[in-house]
Amino acid sequence: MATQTTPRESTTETGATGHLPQVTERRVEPMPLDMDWLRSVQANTSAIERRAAALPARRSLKKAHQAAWLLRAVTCIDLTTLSGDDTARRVERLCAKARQPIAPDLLDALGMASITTGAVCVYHEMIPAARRALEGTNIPIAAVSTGFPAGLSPLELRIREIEMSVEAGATEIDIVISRRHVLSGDWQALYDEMRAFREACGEAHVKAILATGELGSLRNVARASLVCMMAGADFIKTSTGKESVNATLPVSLVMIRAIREYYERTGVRVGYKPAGGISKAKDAITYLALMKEELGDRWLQPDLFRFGASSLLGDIERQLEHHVTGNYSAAYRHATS
Ligand SMILES: O=C[C@H](O)COP(=O)(O)O
Repeated sequence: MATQTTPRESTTETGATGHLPQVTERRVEPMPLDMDWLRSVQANTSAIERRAAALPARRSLKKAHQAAWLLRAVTCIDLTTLSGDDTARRVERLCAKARQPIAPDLLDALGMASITTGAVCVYHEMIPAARRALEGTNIPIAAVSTGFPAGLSPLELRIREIEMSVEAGATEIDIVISRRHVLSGDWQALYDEMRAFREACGEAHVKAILATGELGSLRNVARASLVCMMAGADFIKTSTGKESVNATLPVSLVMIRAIREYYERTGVRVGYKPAGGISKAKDAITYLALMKEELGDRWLQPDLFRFGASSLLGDIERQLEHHVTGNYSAAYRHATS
């Protein structure tokens, strides 16, 4: 029987900011690696695939409901640019969209006050530009780190990269795990690495990118999720967006259920971030519905759910515009998002 050491979740209530929904500042405290729990983890691939396949068909939200869900989705987007040709100018445009993701006339027509995206997500070198462009807001800056996307630079450098991004002003750090630790079943090494990354983050929140498209099996996805949560990940995230397979519904179901089991056994809420290839409004609704059905309404807040997406916002804007005006605008009108 596993000896259960209960980790702590530290929480601080933050007041409403006028731009962001009121959220609780959570930090997930690490617990010791529990190998008995880990060994008991299973993943029934055919049942998971059947459930995932049924999801999109079951949701057909219309009109006002759909608009409300899409606005919720906007507040949960980590608006992302992660390209080799990123410039300060591009990041400034991204941040302008993060500050005002939906045109004020559309928001008025929908009866909504101003909203922002959940965060912006950039490479380390772009943090200063993002800081300048987001001054006066509470929009968090997430930086990808630890040799993103492969995570194969020396450990000392990966840890230093985290520290530098936190010093530069990132309040959320998206680390990539070493896939080789999962593929070789070296759970202790994965745990130790994740603990070191979390330590280096200090007060910044840490999201563990599993790169699920490279983990070989859904059981490995479930086990890697659990190890990262035990080691203190505030969020678990599917993908870098650079793997050949990124966020999928079966993988999401496995990770979400790992979060649920972790919560049921420890009382600690860990967030979820599907990322990579999510670009359609209807897919965003499917993900939100999945969160609601599997984890409940609490996980529909930006402190527990984010989309990692570079182009999703554009499609959501088009759908909202259609809802308000009856017409679809051309995609080029929403080029930045
Ligand atoms: O974490 C975010 C992803 O890199 C974004 O991927 P995407 O460009 O396919 O939306």
